[in-house]
Amino acid sequence: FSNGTSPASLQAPLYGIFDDRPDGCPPCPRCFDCHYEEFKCLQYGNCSSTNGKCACPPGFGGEDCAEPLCGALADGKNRSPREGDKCDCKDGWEGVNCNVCTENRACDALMPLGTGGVCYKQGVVVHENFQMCNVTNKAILDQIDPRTAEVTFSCNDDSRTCNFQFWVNEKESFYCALDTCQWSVQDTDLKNVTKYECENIKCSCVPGRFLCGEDGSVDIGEFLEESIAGPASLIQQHTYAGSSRDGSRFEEPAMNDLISQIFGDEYIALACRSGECLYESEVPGYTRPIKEINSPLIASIIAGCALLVIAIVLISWYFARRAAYKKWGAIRLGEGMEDDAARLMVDHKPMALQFEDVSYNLKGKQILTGISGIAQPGQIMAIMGASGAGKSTFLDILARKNKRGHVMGSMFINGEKALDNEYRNVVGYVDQEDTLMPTLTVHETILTSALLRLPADMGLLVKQQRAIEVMQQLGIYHIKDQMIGSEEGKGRGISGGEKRRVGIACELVTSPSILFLDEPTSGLDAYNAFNVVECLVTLAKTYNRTVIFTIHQPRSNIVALFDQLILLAKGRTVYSGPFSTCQAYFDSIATHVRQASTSQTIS
Ligand SMILES: Nc1ncnc2c1ncn2[C@@H]1O[C@H](COP(=O)(O)OP(=O)(O)OP(=O)(O)O)[C@@H](O)[C@H]1O
Repeated sequence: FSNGTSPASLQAPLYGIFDDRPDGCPPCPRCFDCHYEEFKCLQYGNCSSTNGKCACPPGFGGEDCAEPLCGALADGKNRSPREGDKCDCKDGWEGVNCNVCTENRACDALMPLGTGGVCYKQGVVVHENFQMCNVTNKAILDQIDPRTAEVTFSCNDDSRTCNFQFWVNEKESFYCALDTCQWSVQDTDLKNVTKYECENIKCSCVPGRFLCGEDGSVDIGEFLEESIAGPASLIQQHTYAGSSRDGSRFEEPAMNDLISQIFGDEYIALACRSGECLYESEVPGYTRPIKEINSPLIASIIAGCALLVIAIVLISWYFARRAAYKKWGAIRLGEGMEDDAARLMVDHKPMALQFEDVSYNLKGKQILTGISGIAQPGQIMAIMGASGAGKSTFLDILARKNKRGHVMGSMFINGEKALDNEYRNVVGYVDQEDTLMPTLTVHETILTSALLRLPADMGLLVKQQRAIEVMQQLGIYHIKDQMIGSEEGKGRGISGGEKRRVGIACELVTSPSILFLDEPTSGLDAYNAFNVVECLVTLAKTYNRTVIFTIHQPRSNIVALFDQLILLAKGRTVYSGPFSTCQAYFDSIATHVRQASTSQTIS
């Protein structure tokens, strides 16, 4: 729609073909499209500018978000709409629309590795929580008897918004959207109070429902739209000595007036159950368990180790003497160091990187929106997209390079959140620019990096061995004594592909578990570009590293080496998943586009 054509105006000619219908035929109803006046997204769901469909909040579905969804919140987009009068929730879930977890194991399905979920029920929001409340005002319950009245309430930490739905006999009567919200918990010796306070609220009726025009009931539709404005709050109070105000209460000045006039009560009183699925480490107040120190056991382990070390030293000394006598030669200095270096290479912890809903906003400009995916150890993940699509920005965010804007979303290492410092210790980042000193040799360059970046208590011989090891790994050992060189300097130096591999080697000396590379093939000819990527594949597969890089217009022989692909356009995901299934996905889109353009041509 870049030429200013709206979806609605594109669709208008489609209806034109029905104008020639024979007399007497009723006009065809319009397909649902929320751009038209007659259609509306309930629950204040957003109307998609591209396809005219409603984006419903969790637990609601159908074309206009009117239908409660059943099953479990963990089923995501595959939730079944309600068929009868009530939802059958899956084990571990409850609520009119099955959004509230009741057991930890129900949350496992929402965790990236399928385990470690906690159903956090304390009522305060961490990311997005859901509450199921029974209305407890006696006057209201007497008036609607034998029906029941319930409220669902959920809040989102990212957007600082909440939403509220009022249900009678599990049929939604009206709903509200609250914004500019904040929440707090106050826990003293006397009481525990959780408050959700929002500056603004707007409410709407579901037409034809109880309180909203159903036969025999009042219609508060106009009152809701005109009088309810805020501020609104949901306050949950538990007094340890007991108080008449214990429980939850929803308050809004105009709503309180209405409740007081009709039922004589001060506010809507509620009894709520709350649930939010979190990782154990995300639960507020979580502290990592400290292992108990068992002094006698430690003393015996130390004694055992000391005896073992003495035995090893004596045995080694005996065999070394025998070998020295046998060979009539000296024992080589640094023997065994090669093993140490190889161990460093192999002994790293394989790490899966999962990222969910990553977005980035810089000074009001939305650069990235909702990017998710997972890269497993031993895999190559390529981030592709046109120039300006956001590849480098996204790679920087994954590598946790300092960014000036606001980063949103979650990142997990082997299913757990990691602090920035811990994270930076296990990742390496290779920049697009070559920042190598032209006057050093390949060996000197990599050794300098090893000396500067490996731990101070690691022996010099191990560091030297490590530099040699990575040169062999990356196939640059044969040029170890050549100068890096530069275009301007005398003599050409090593090739662009070799320079790129030297840059990678400088990062690899620390044996990172996850390696990020920004455009590792840029400026290289086809042969060198393939060699660099092939060498990254060997690194990932042989040493179980996770390799993630951005790449621009790779040739087909390079593309065939990818395990995971993220394709971006204007900061949004076009495709994220295994490379093996992307072709089928693009074919399915192509068919869809062909069908759309054919129907447009007909009209
Ligand atoms: N510091 C910044 N200030 C303003 N805009 C920025 C900044 N950083 C990135 N952008 C914008 O974000 C978008 C994505 O930039 P990015 O460099 O990530 O794209 P890219 O896909 O890596 O492009 P290329 O392939 O050309 O390197 C661009 O529109 C860019 O102008």
